[in-house]
Amino acid sequence: MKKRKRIVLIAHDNRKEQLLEWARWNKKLLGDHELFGTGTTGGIISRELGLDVHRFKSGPLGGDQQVGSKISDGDIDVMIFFWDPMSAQPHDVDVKALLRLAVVYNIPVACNRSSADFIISSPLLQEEYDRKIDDFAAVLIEP
Ligand SMILES: O=C(CO)COP(=O)(O)O
Repeated sequence: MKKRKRIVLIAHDNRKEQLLEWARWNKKLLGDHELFGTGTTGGIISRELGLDVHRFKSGPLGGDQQVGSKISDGDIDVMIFFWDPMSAQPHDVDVKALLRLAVVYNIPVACNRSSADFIISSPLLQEEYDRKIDDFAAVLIEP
């Protein structure tokens, strides 16, 4: 099946469980897309759910910057980033830089479950949407 969107999954330690639970709930849909993740998060998602995840380095070791670089190259379509609002991170500047680039390049970002639910249920991520677009194109092409 054609992989449609490039989705990156990232969570800080205190929020990894929540991201895993969300990804488990949406496993089938996520499996239709190309998945990326920072090192530890990506490892958990692929190990626990059996999904293919391209893994970058761990966030504090440069993973956030690698994701930012991908975004600036136009190679990421959606970012799901459950960052921890209650703990200081050693790589806080990298986190901030990554969130900034996501805004600069205008990609949809979800930082909590309710916004992740919105994004995952968006027509843009659903097969149905592609099919409608294809049907529309077919109508235009047919004489
Ligand atoms: O630190 C992170 C995001 O800032 C996430 O990195 P890990 O997935 O390697 O824990």
